[in-house]
Amino acid sequence: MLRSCAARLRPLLVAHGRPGGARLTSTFSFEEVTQKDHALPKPSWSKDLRLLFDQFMKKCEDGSWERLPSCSRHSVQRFQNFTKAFFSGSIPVKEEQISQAKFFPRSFEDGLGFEYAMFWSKDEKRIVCLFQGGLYLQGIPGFLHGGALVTLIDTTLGTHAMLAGGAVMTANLSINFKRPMPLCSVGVINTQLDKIEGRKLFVSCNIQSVDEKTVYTEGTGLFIKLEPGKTLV
Ligand SMILES: CCCCCCCCCC(=O)SCCNC(=O)CCNC(=O)[C@H](O)C(C)(C)COP(=O)(O)OP(=O)(O)OC[C@H]1O[C@@H](n2cnc3c(N)ncnc32)[C@H](O)[C@@H]1OP(=O)(O)O
Repeated sequence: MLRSCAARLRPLLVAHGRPGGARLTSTFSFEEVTQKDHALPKPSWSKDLRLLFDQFMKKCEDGSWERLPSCSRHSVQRFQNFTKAFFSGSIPVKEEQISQAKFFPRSFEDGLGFEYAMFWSKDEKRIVCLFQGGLYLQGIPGFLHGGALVTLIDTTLGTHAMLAGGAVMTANLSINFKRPMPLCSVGVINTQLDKIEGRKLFVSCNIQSVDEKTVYTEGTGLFIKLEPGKTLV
């Protein structure tokens, strides 16, 4: 049985806050930092995204679903604690670089990249990620770049794997692009945990249109649970 998201999202910043400005803590450092929670409605959100978001917020009211907060940066302290736990503290990145680093799926200005919010169903043990892909994510004219979609798939499957297994890294992704997804349209990622074998977590997902009539993409991922103290680099 999975524990609460706050307990399971070990490598993530876990929010206990209010819309607009969550109070966030890091499981590794026990520090408290204030960071903007980006998984909340903004003027750049389309009407469709906002409507879907409101539907899922309603589902959160009885506690069966939970919105997952999302920041664009990690604090230096949290970064150091993470690297100490899983990389012997030896990542070749300078402190000033760490403080400027941004979480890749949140690295564009509002509305130009991905806007997204994830919801976790405690009962069904799945994540739904509601998103829109902005103008800077274009691949072929008028459609989203496949690599951009893979980034969001990796992030969503990775979040699911973290909820199920703690600190993980992506070992393998396999993606089938079924239909091109129009730029600025809204999509829904649905994840499921297929199996756990030792340190290996197998998760899968698809991306559908809001009306569920179109499956744009299907993906499977293998995530490996990190072993504290094991040197990877
Ligand atoms: C803040 C919010 C964040 C939300 C989510 C973020 C998502 C983003 C996640 C990422 O993008 S992580 C970055 C991309 N990934 C990497 O850079 C990982 C690079 N690879 C590694 O560092 C290592 O290969 C890895 C940590 C994945 C595994 O190394 P280990 O030395 O810990 O594992 P090991 O080699 O002992 O293998 C453990 C098991 O996994 C299996 N395995 C490992 N890699 C595999 C692979 N690629 N394919 C199939 N099986 C694999 C391996 O055979 C073995 O199976 P058995 O237990 O059955 O023997």
